[in-house]
Amino acid sequence: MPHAALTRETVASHNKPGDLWCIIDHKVYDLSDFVDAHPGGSVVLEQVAGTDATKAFYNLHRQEVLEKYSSLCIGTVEGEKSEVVVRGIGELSTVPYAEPLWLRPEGKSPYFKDSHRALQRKVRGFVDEFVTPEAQEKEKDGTYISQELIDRMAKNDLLAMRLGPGKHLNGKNLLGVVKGEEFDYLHDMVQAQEFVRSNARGFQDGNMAGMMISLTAVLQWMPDSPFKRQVVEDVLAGKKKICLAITEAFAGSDVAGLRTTATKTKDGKHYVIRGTKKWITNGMWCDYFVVGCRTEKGFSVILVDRQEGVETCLIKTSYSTTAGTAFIEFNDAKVPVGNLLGEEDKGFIVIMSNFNHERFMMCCGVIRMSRTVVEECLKWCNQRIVFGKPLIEQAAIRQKLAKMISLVEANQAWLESIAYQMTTMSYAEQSKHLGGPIGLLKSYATRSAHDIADEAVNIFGGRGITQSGMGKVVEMFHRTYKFDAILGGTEEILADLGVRQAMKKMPKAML
Ligand code: HEM
Repeated sequence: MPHAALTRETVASHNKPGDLWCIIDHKVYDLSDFVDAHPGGSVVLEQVAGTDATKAFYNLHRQEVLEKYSSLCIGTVEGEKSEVVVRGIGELSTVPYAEPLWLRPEGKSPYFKDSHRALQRKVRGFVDEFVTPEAQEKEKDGTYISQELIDRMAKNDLLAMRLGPGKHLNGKNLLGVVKGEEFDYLHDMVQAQEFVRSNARGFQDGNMAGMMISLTAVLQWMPDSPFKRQVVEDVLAGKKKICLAITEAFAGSDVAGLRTTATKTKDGKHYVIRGTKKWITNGMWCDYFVVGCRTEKGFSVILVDRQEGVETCLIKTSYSTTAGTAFIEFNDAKVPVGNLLGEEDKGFIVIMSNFNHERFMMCCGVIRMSRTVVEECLKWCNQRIVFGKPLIEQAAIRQKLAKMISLVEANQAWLESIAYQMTTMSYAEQSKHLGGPIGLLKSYATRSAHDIADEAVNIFGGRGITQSGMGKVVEMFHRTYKFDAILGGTEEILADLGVRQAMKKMPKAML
């Protein structure tokens, strides 16, 4: 950044096409050669030539525009200092409600220890530096995550961490701040909430979401064998990719209605898999698929490797193709019987217990994204001038913000409480006691996201439906929050699950 000190009089003399300067946030920009490339056209820039255009600029642009075009800055106004606060890599946002209460400088919490705070700082730095730039690029061009980023995450144990607590973390010193054995579900929540801050919903799933919801089932339910160890090692090293393949064109949340079959060969040594799967996240590039199949007397879950007879084809959904969402056909794919997860015909328990962590992760994500939308709205309402005053001065707008903030804080508080309960329970206890509450939270969090997205678009107006510029985060959230409302069980199914599970525990006596 140049340090030339320039007077306002000097700036005022550069006031015509070909010699066009202006001041934004006490800094001087030479826009002479930029006018023709300006997406907002040359006329508007000529109108502010030689003047302080701070208000006009922030009425229309994100701060990151100035960072991107910092080379246009030629100096600072003499005796003045920049006022706009820019969040540096790894830093917390200073916008009210942009961070959960426990992360605010004054925030206290009974749940979070130093190691949670240390992990938060490390993951935020990593995401800001390495994930967000790639996420933004891939979200736009639709290509898949780079092997370089996968390798970097693997090297830093971030792939392993994202499966949640467990033996797979033993002996590791996670990002140098948490011993693998001490990593709990609050750490898990912290990393999950930090990862989604890249604001790229397709890439969020493209970034190994398939692994997060399928390797967990392999770890938990596949008997120990050299093959299992190799699969886990290769996936956690980023050398191989894996995803969960349950949903079909015929049946979504209705697992009992699946039609893909696994038939045992006559010698009893193999399963032959036949059928199709739809909306399989990461399916396009995976080497392994954790597949839900009908077996002779029920439903089973089987690990299938990519082989002849396994075809994947891209599905275009409303988020970016960077997620690698696939339609898959298994045309007599053959795997050894040792690839069975859990017991034959008893796959329901495998899937149901695996769902808990998946849904918990989705709650972490959608609640954190909702908070980012609130942050965007607060920033916009503060800087946007309408009818001669900032948008925030309209009472109707403040009502909307109050509702959005309340929804986010209520959801976060419930999430933290559930994460804490998870730290006190075994995997089996979580399946027994928390399936219902997690289902209800996911259902409520996505209904809240629906309201938040709706209000946010109204606040942003045209920009809330425009994929670039000021409203891009809001536009993306409004277009994609439904993924969280549908994937891993729809709102209605999960709300129903929550109530049905509660009724199972209802005392038998008349009350
Ligand atoms: C350093 C100076 C500037 C740079 C680098 C810049 C850059 C940009 C960029 C990248 C966009 C595309 C939208 C976005 O990404 O936000 C844009 C849009 C626009 N700019 Fe600028 N701009 C500058 C100054 C100004 C000023 C001073 C004005 C007005 C007085 C202005 C008026 C506009 C308008 C009207 C649009 C269209 C915005 C919309 O429809 O929301 N720009 N500008």
